Amino acid sequence: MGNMEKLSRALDAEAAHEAELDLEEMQNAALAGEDHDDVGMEDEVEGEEDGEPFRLPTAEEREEEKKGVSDVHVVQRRMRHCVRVLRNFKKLAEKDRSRSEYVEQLLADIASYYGYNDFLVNKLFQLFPVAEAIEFFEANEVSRPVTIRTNTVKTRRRDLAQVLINRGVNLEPIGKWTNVGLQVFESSVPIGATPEYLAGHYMLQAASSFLPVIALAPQLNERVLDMASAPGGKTTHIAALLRNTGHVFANDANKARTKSLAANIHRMGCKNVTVCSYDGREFPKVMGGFDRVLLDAPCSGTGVISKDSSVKINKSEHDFQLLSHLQKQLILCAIDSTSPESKSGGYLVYSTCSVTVDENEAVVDYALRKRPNVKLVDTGLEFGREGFTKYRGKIFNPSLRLTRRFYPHVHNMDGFFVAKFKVQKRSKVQTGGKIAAEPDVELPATEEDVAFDSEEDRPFIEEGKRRQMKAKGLRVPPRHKSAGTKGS
Ligand SMILES: C[S@@+](CC[C@H](N)C(=O)[O-])C[C@H]1O[C@@H](n2cnc3c(N)ncnc32)[C@H](O)[C@@H]1O
Repeated sequence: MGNMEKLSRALDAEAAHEAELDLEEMQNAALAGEDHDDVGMEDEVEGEEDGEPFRLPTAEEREEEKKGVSDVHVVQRRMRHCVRVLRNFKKLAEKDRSRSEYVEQLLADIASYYGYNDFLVNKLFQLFPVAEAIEFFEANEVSRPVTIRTNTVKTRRRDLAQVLINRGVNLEPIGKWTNVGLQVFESSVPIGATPEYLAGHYMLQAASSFLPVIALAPQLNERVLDMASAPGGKTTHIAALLRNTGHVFANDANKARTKSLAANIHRMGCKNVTVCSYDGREFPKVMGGFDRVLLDAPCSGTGVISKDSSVKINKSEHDFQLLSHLQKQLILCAIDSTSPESKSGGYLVYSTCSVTVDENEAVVDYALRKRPNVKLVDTGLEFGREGFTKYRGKIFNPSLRLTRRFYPHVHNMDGFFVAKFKVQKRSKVQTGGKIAAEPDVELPATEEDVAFDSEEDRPFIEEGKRRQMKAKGLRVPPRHKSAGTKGS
């Protein structure tokens, strides 16, 4: 095949892939009730509130605006207008202006108004229908409620609430889904320094952090691994659910962080916990055969932007690739550390405080493909949105709908993701395309089993590089093979 022909095929493939993404975006918009002829929209001629009709700036005007300081009111008004147009494009868009021009303007305005880098705005925006995306960015500007978890090793929620009310704390149970959580509305005393806090009667803990442990549902006398545990909010919750029976191994690769972990374990009166500091990727060689494993993975923190706004500007595409790579390595090790022989368990919970698909569904889907002996099961959580089963051209295992997503703008809690796996015996192995019966014993995880297959990620890394080049206006080389499709 000649070079020209190769190039032309590559360009065709790229165009087809981009058209596919556009179509998916339009379908999602339609599903979300967008781009419809909204009844009643006519009387909301946004942008004409001061008599001047709204006009999308030209490329030159945008360049000019970038040189100076943007008027926040102009930006606000333009965001509102772009959202409205994108929701009802056929009717409200200026002639000769494309959907992507409105999207581009909106993304630039969100980035400048809320202070994000362009890369992250784009990444987060894609997760939602247009109007909802604004709600998400807006929610990241507001603090979440202060919540505490009663330490049932030492007290009962009713008793704790009474003592704190007597100290001038205004509080209420968080919701029906937890019988240990309290929401603090106001307090005349510092809630992190009361005698009850120091005595370990409660943990200051975000409501969303309860969810992975509720999903893990540890049973009395079990042996549990908390693979990335510092500073121990979830470890001490697990220990309390075990009522100080069984054993929890609280691991964290960061030795410095194990100090606060150990301090919390002591304060909360947990007697069934051992602290250790290994890279999670060394498991199960260090220890294995756990009844349950929690992998609350290191992540980008895009679910907790209201707590740490540095995320808005300090994360690049490369960071997400590295994190996703680490998460994939860790999840395989977590699976291999879970005992399929466990009488009461054999479960793994994977969670992150991030909302990106690369760190959540893509990691879980990868684990399902690499470990045929695991399956997703219901998290047992009463609320939360279903995980994505397809996303921007990627198709995930349909069982991904069993995973749960939590959002600040929907659930008024930090953004979180929870997936629960059941680990089964590897009773059958694939040999030359045939299924061969294996003795009824668990195969030990071999070096190869635990190793990460970086070939798997190559298309994404390439795709990422291409996008970065494109964004910088550089010439993009043709794709080697179609990236971003099933089997990624
Ligand atoms: C989300 S935080 C864990 C929060 C904790 N589960 C809690 O509830 O308090 C992720 C933790 O992963 C640890 N970590 C990062 N890389 C790791 C690795 N390779 N193995 C084990 N832990 C790791 C970090 O030090 C960090 O403490």
